[in-house]
Amino acid sequence: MILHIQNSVESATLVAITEALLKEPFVEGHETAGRAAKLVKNNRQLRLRGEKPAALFMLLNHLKKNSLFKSATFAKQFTNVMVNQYQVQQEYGLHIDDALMGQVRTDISFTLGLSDINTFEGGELVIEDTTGERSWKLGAGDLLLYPSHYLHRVNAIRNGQRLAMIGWIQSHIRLPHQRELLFDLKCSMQEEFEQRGKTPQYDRLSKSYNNLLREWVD
Ligand SMILES: O=C(O)CCC(=O)C(=O)O
Ligand SMILES: [Fe+2]
Repeated sequence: MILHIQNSVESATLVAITEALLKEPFVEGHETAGRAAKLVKNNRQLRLRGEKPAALFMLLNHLKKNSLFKSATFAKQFTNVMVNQYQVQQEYGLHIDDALMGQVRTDISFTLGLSDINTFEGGELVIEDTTGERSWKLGAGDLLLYPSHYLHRVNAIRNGQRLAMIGWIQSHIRLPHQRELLFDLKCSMQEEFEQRGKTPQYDRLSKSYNNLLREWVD
């Protein structure tokens, strides 16, 4: 399941945090890429050595409160989040994310756009599978959650610049199809509850959701 969540963080908060992040030092992005990804990574990213800016944690904390984010990820652990910046002609070619980052198994990758969608051209996040590819242009507040097992890339910027927060999550539910099933059940439960209350139908959905979760959680 690939999930695009719009307005994932309230816009005034996002603008204030983005302004604070832009005052921080940025370094060449290839410093943190693996051997093969280094060859195709051409961007800049927030310097992560030393003390990390408080704004970065504030942003992640806002994201963690988003209810769709919670229902789709079952987050157990996060890697260090990063902020990357692509200027004109910068791109990140096709690559696969490392399966292990420190002690964290990367089940889910995410990008949270921080730049107004009308201020840049290009910079789409493109995900490839056996049937072809699909791309998303992520403006401020747009969050894309995708299983880390896909090859993906970021198209070159043609105009303006693209700023985004990216990160990886180890999920309590390791397999993507199980996360998707639980996500669907949770959405149905919520819809039933909101429209009809605690009906027998709601109870059966809730029973299935919780018992599957109990079986699969790690
Ligand atoms: O900037 C993005 O949207 C994705 C970056 C990426 O794929 C990575 O850093 O591994
Ligand atoms: Fe990546």
